[in-house]
Amino acid sequence: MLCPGWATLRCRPRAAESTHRNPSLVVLPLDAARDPRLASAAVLAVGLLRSSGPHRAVPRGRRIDRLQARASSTPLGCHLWGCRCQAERDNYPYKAAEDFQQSHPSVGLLSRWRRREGAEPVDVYAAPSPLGYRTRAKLAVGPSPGGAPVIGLFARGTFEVARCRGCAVFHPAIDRALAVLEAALTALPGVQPFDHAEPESWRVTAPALRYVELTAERQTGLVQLVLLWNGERGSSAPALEELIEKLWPLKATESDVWHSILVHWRAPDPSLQREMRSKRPDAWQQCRPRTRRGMLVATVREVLDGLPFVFGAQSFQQANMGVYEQILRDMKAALQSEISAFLGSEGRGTLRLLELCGGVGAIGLSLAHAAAISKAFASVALLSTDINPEGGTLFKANASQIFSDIKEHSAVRTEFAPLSLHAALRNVEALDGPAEVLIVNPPRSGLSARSWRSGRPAGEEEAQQIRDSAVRVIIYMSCGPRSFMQDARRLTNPGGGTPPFRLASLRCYDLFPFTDHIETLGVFVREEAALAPLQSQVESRDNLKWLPWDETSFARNSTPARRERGRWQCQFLVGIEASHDFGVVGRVIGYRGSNMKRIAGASGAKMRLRGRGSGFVEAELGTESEDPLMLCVSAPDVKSYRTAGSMIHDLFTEVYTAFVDFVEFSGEAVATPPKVLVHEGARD
Ligand SMILES: C[S@@+](CC[C@H](N)C(=O)[O-])C[C@H]1O[C@@H](n2cnc3c(N)ncnc32)[C@H](O)[C@@H]1O
Repeated sequence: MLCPGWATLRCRPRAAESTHRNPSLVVLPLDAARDPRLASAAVLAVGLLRSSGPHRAVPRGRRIDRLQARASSTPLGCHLWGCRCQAERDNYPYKAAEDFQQSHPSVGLLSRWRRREGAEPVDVYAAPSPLGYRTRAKLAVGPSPGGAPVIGLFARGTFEVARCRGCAVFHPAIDRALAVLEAALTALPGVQPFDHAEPESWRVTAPALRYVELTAERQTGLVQLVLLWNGERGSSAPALEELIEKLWPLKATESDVWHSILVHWRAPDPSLQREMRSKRPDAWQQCRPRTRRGMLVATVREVLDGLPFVFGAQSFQQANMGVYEQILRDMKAALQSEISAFLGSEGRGTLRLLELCGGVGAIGLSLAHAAAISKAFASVALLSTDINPEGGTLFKANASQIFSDIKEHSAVRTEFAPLSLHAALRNVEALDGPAEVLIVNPPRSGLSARSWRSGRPAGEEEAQQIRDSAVRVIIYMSCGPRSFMQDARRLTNPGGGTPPFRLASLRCYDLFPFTDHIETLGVFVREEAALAPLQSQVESRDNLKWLPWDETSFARNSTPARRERGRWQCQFLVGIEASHDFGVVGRVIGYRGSNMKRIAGASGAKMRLRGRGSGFVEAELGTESEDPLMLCVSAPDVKSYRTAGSMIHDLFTEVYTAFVDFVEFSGEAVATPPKVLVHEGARD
């Protein structure tokens, strides 16, 4: 460690083929190191002294002032990456929503945009504590001036690794694990750190530790460690084996620090220097605890807003679980309120959700679960997609855990498809039909994520595909405020040729405290005007136009209610799914058909329940109809028709009162009680 006020410059011969592997060190007063001319002169002098030709400081283009990290007496260098934890840890400036609105740069950007649109200031969720939140950290490994490995973050704009153990945002388990890892690396000089400043020929061939990823499991305090090794799987790596044995001795079956240790074999590829993930299917190997052929079974368990999830090293996991849980809660509340607003209380057959960029499905499954336990729908279908196919196995495990535990809920179907955002938007379908709710949680680039098409601004086509679809609600979680604003403008633009969306709510979350980042949750709903045609599409599925019951116009309207064979016909929409616990079929029919017998006896009309859940098999279909549940009436004359209609109206009013009591008794609220809806005339 150098004294404060001094800096170290590393330099090596310019020729790439030089055999000098270890850089020369030049120690300069900090002021001199900051002056480019003095620094270059010192580097040149070293070359002359070592008689090995002209030298250059490494890596090229590095800004001299970044050397502060090396000169500083503190081992903590996360500020060089852009973290403000050292300055703000005891005086976090954002304690309330107003603090964010006044001085957070990203919230300011969004607020100015909303103000220009004449909207309310942006709402911000202020987390109780920003310290110790980070449960997953991907850290680079690089050489220190003395050559020993340093684990940390790249100083901004460079490939120089700034050590960051002790950073206030790390979960204590991560910090403890980092200390153990650093001590092991110091004790094992054979483990070479990856050096971006080395010539390319070295970078491609050297067996070296390149990155580490640490994931803390909150419940146990254990850490899953991934060692990203610069080498082909199967190649000899004695230093790596030694490191794993040191961290987790062979005989031990359990560790008090490590949850598991995996190696991510990163086959060297000069064109993919910065890409951390290998595309090779066998790139991941579980080393501890040992499994057959290094199969991956170690999953990190997290409970998110009461639901159990598993995450794996190969797929995405949010770093701030506490704030993520709050976002999930807000998403569930938004789904509940938006769905009930546009569906009314009649309920619908199936609610279809499509999730884009779903990872292991934490958001999609949470929302499907919320919809299922609300019982507003007979069934809920979720198709979750992500470009990374490795989320699929964990998605299935999560779905079976979550839905096996609850006994009373709507029927649920869930599936995962490894699709890019662009591919999933080609036909915005969920399972067996068009999606009504779209969940999007893209990378920073928003809807234009990895868009490869030319000729159209990135993301424009994706926004148009969503507008052209049957989607009514979009739940959009974004980590890129600029791309979010662009996507929102496209989705809400009234001139887009198709019904626009309205940004119904917008909330920000400090998911990465001590940085300028902000996470945004936007809930978009179709404009009211656009809902009408969509609503009528839904109603026209059974070709019937349902009207509210009106005693004075019943049997008098211009619709020809009489059919050729001289019978008066109408249908009453039941409006509550047969599958609901309320048991609407039994309540309409009455004990042993008593209600039907009573009405038939008084009016002379015939009645029959038809549609979903009625149990009535349609002759032409050979099965129950997919139409909504309805009570069909056929009367010999207008008097019988009127009497039956009026009695059914009274019966349905009683049933609906009982339904509201039933739901409220179970602790829920019925926002809009069902109304008696009728269609006069023959049913097609
Ligand atoms: C911010 S993460 C969200 C993951 C998940 N929603 C969650 O909350 O855990 C973004 C996800 O998008 C995926 N992704 C990146 N580019 C994509 C693309 N072009 N198409 C689809 N998914 C993509 C990544 O694999 C990653 O899982």
